[in-house]
Amino acid sequence: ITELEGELDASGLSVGIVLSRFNDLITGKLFDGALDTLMRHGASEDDVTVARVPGSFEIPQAAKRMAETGEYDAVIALGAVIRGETPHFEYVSNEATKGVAKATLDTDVPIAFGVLTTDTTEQAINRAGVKQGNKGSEAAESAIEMANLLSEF
Ligand SMILES: O=c1[nH]c(NC[C@H](O)[C@H](O)[C@H](O)CO)c([N+](=O)[O-])c(=O)[nH]1
Repeated sequence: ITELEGELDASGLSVGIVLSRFNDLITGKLFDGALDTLMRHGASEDDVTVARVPGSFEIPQAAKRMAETGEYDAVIALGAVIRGETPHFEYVSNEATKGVAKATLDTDVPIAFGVLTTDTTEQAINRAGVKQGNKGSEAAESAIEMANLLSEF
């Protein structure tokens, strides 16, 4: 059996990060987690580019543009959509989710989904820190693995 699996080695990878500003107390921590994970796996800060967007609704367009440049081995989408404060929670979270998935397939560049969709701020905080893990860190690991897997096909 031939087994293909992406290594968790980020050395030499060029990575784009799309960082949503809405709920930036949360998304800032997602960013810290993602960057820490990229560095721990050997990425160089010189090979990381961050594009800031107003909110999660804008993530897909920026992520697609980044991926389309052909300059990145992977893109990481970071955002926080919290139902408690979002009258149109479904629309923002659904569009961000569908948009990132479509951009990944359209561009054939891995775009890791690090957009928190939670009912409460507390849940978001717990997923952006150390308690229940950091969604930004998890997204970074996925980005590294997928970038390396795709280069094996
Ligand atoms: O990223 C978020 N954007 C949110 N709205 C802004 C949206 O992403 C767009 O930036 C805005 O609609 C302008 O296009 C949120 N809420 O509405 O609460 C939210 O919780 N999270």
